Amino acid sequence: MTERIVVVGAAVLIDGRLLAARRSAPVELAGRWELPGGKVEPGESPEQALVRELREELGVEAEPVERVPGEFPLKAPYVLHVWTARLLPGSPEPAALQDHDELRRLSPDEVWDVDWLDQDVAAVVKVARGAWGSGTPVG
Ligand SMILES: Nc1nc2c([nH]c(=O)n2[C@H]2C[C@H](O)[C@@H](COP(=O)(O)OP(=O)(O)OP(=O)(O)O)O2)c(=O)[nH]1
Repeated sequence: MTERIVVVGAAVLIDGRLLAARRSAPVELAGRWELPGGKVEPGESPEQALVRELREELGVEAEPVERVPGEFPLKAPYVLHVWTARLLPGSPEPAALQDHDELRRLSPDEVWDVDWLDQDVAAVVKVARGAWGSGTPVG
């Protein structure tokens, strides 16, 4: 049986905008946009992984809000699970500390302005639908 490793992605909503992060590595993903997050480590819950990854990558203190239904296939053996998340009061502002070289806060009108990783598009559609009641990619 093939091992399956969960990658958690955070749909961090700040003032009604979705935080997107541009990957700086590896080369095949660099320049594409994703939901910040990473692999769940052994012994860790997905929620704990989310909090840890957001702290490491963005320097923020955040909490998961709810799981976005579904599982999004990535390059085997990885699958993406997505949570909405919010910054805790007093959290530092997000900064591209690790794995990313640019961050954007996307309004509903801007959500398809960035070049999301192909495998993230279905997840972002669901996030957009949940957050803003829309999510059909346009343009
Ligand atoms: N974080 C994140 N990773 C994604 C997304 N979409 C996608 O295909 N991936 C891929 C990229 C990587 O191959 C894998 C997650 O790896 P990562 O590099 O972010 O995880 P990590 O921080 O735990 O990495 P590391 O400790 O192994 O360096 O999932 C996404 O939206 N968010």
